[in-house]
Amino acid sequence: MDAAATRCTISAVQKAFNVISILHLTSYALPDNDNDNDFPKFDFVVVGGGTAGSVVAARLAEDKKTQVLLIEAGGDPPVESSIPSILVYLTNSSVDWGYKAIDKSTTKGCKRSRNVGLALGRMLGGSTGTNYMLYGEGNRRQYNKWAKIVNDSSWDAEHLLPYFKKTQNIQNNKILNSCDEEFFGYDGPFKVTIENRFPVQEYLKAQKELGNMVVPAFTLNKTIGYSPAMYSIGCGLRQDTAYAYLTPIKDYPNLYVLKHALVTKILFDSHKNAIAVNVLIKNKIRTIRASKEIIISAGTVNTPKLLMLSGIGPKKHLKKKGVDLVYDLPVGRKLQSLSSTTIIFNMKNTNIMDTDKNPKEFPAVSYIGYVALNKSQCYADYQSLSFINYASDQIRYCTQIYEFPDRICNKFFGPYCNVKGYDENQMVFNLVTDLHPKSRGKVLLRSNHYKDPPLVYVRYLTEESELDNMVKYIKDYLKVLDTKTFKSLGAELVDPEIECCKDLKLGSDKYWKCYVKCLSAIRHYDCGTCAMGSVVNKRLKVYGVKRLRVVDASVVPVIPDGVLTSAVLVIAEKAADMIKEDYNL
Ligand SMILES: Cc1cc2nc3c(=O)[nH]c(=O)nc-3n(C[C@H](O)[C@H](O)[C@H](O)COP(=O)(O)OP(=O)(O)OC[C@H]3O[C@@H](n4cnc5c(N)ncnc54)[C@H](O)[C@@H]3O)c2cc1C
Repeated sequence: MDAAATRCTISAVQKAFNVISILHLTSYALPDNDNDNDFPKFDFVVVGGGTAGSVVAARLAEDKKTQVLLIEAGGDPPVESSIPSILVYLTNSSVDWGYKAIDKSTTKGCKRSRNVGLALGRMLGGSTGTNYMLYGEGNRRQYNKWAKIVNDSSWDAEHLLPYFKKTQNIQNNKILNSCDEEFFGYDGPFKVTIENRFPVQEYLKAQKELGNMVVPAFTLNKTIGYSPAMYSIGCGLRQDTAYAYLTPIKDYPNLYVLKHALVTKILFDSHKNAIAVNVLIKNKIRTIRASKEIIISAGTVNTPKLLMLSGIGPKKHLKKKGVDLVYDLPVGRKLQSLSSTTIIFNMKNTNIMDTDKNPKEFPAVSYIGYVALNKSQCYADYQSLSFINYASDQIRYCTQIYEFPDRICNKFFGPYCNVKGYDENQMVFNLVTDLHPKSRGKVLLRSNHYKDPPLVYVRYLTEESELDNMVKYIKDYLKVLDTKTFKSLGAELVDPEIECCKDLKLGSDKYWKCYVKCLSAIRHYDCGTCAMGSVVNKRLKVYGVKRLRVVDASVVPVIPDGVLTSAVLVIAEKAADMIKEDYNL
């Protein structure tokens, strides 16, 4: 099996899923489309039924006198998005917006595509329907920075903890009976499980040997060490916010859901009150009014696009694109993302895993490390993520998700796929991530037409110090290869024989710098394009206009440590409380 053949198979399976989706197998569980309604006037219009939008709409609709409209560009999540083991088929599928980001940070010699897929979900549930289901709360230090930026302690970790708990439904008895119990919630809508398949503890022994702490799970307070991964999977199903938040209230008469409807513009009156939105429904633009507020939850890329199309954004840029200015704000600037470098281990003394392939489980056995180089530091410098699986599975992620060139994926996994005569051994797909990158990207309008995708520039590893740090982190992480545990598993580093690094001494700092430039990829934790403190205030209201809020990952002012879903859920729950408070609901 090689990378090109793998991609063909993935594309054939995706076509089959497209056919299955015509059957609308999932529609019974979700609210009906209000497509043909003669629209009444709504109290609140929520734009984007994704991760945050579904939560906000569901919480506002708890007040039965309040009329809430949720508008979503996509439809119901398809059946394949709910099956955890096949997440590889969601990237570049019909529920992906298909946006490409422009990545200028990789070296020419690598011939890596400069256009990387963002894999944003276009369906009810949004990116919780396409994401990689890794769950965590992050480090309290980052949330405390949010509170400082807006000068409001209600955004610090201590005050956000009840919101984390409100969203969660942790499905794990060990946690329930441990001293970490108080850091988790057990009856929220969003189910979370913890990796417990056999090889994980075996691999974690190596980290103990190195003196690293191994904990059952990370919490806001326990943020250094190694732990089995946590997943947004519950009862064998992916947890997206459509199923978690909208399914239980699908019959509420005051919640209207408009699917396959693209919001093209926010309309303001002469006092800069947001009063209505233009929506493209079945090729016709219709205007829908909100009497109280419009809430934009279209995500890190589409929220700035919509604001800019509506006249809210950097004055010069809007003028250049021919958009009339409503208010000058740094919308779309300071896009924060994480990137990670891929390192592959072949574990030649291992073979079958103690677990059959189960569609209800995460596709690889996984564990996470949060590591500080200075052992007295209370926050991690880097995160390591390790996925244990067979080569024939790993190659699919290499080519489809990380979009590495075929020759790299073939070098990494080709020789180990379907080895005849004996069982395949395990391979570990490691991602080493700098948790505090300095580089920032941006989102710009391509044109003033809603049909054109925005220009998304991701920037990472553009500063020399970021590269130096990554080299330090990788060398630190590779110490695991010298442990007794890994030696007994036959661990060896796989050399991808990168063309442009071939003249450098293997293992030297120069070699690793070259390797990092060639084999780093976006982690999809994009945020910050309408950040609190610069585009929205501490109550998430857009500066300079009235009756308009943004509630999604774009408002995150400082990227959390290697997690985003949980933070977006928390923002949405807190936003719903703030809105209820403002309108006495
Ligand atoms: C591929 C991928 C993998 C990830 N993996 C992880 C992970 O493992 N762990 C983790 O913690 N985080 C992960 N993340 C990040 C996390 O999933 C996202 O940050 C989060 O889901 C974003 O939520 P949101 O509400 O901001 O946007 P979304 O969930 O993307 O919601 C935006 C919604 O708005 C709709 N929309 C957009 N424009 C319009 C419009 N004009 N009109 C109508 N509707 C519109 C979209 O269709 C979408 O439904 C991942 C993200 C991606 C993309």
